[in-house]
Amino acid sequence: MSETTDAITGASILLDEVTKQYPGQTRPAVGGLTLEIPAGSIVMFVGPSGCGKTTTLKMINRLIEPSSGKIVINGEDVTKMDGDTLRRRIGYVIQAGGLFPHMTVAANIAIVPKMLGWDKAKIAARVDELLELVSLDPSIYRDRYPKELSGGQQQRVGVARALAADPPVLLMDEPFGAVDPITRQRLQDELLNIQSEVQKTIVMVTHDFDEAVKLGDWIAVFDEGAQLVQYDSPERVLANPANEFVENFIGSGAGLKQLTLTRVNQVKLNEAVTALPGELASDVLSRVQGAGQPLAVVLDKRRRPVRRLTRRQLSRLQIVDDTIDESMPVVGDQATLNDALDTMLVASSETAVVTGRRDAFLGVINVQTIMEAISAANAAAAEAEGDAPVGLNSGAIPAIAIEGALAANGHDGGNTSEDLQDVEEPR
Ligand SMILES: Nc1ncnc2c1ncn2[C@@H]1O[C@H](COP(=O)(O)OP(=O)(O)OP(=O)(O)O)[C@@H](O)[C@H]1O
Repeated sequence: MSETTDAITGASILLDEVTKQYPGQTRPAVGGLTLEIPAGSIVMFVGPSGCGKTTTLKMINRLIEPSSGKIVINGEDVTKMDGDTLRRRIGYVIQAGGLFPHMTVAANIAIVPKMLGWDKAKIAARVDELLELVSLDPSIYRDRYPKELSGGQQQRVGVARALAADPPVLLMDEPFGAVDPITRQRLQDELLNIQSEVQKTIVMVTHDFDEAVKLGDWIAVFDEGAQLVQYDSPERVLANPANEFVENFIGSGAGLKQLTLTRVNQVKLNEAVTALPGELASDVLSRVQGAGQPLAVVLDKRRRPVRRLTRRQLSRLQIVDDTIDESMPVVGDQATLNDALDTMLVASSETAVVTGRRDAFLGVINVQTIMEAISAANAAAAEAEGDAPVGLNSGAIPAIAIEGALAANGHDGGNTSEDLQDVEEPR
């Protein structure tokens, strides 16, 4: 599949009036769904249990065959293509990684490259590269078995495996459903970091609306039969829910959810005095006082924060040592302001230390910054503009009405099934 731009390696996906009718079921699990998924974007599927999210996802790589309709990837109709060939071009991640327990981490990651006939050296190099990408040290993890990994580590290996043959599309079915909330937050941040490097097209099913808001460029809210209720940016779904169904789905605290829309790297961080182990504490203290700061952040040789020292602590110390403070509140710069606030609350601290690539120190974020960002985010959401991709269900609606709706929307509309009802039954 060809690249859309230099940066984006992902492919566009079009579900064209796709229907899935399971044998013996009275109603289709997916009814006439047309959905445009732009190349290089992350699209999140949300909706109540049994509404057809997984069925829709699995029709993209044809683990489930559509009863009718077309799947088009980068302009190519793949509906009739050999399923195995198709699936080698599409990474697939499921809950808990779905790793083969009797295979090492390296062997798990190497499955698709092996099937594609890559030579051993190329596979070994790719395995190590991917383990680095998902923040697992290859020398420690490549020969381990899945049971020797934590849930979060298994999930990372699952992502590495899906990316092995550099597919343009990644399908993820509740990938972070089985891990604890803190690990989940880290994995989400990591996925965003990885995505900023690889720019794949990612389609993810989730039960967690906050996750959809955090990760999604676009959110598709489905009701039963994969009826698309709203397909739009997280900002606009939060600010203008299409109807009561979406409102209920968002749940309470939509205002606070705006916090999930802003990442730490989007707000101005506070500078902080930094210190290195081995420095005279009195020197550091005078820098802290000179800068009018309450504390200094101690960094290791790779500029990773290890602890914080208040003025009082500094006045009692002779030499700054490299003791690590495990309880120091630290957030990555891809974390949301919601995550940052959580981290501060857990640590009972009004500030958190912010790190970037390879955990290097970037600055400090405080509660005040977050409060200001809530107001700014709410104001911005109300004004957010721009075109949403096409999304609609044909279902029982006459083709002519769909064409009309497409034309009316210029193929760009913030489309909802309500829009179509407007077309079908003018009020
Ligand atoms: N193999 C199957 N045979 C018959 N019906 C099925 C089959 N798989 C799914 N269904 C039905 O199709 C509908 C959609 O299921 P699907 O798994 O796609 O929903 P979902 O939105 O992913 O649900 P959940 O959030 O609970 O995972 C459900 O009513 C389900 O019972």
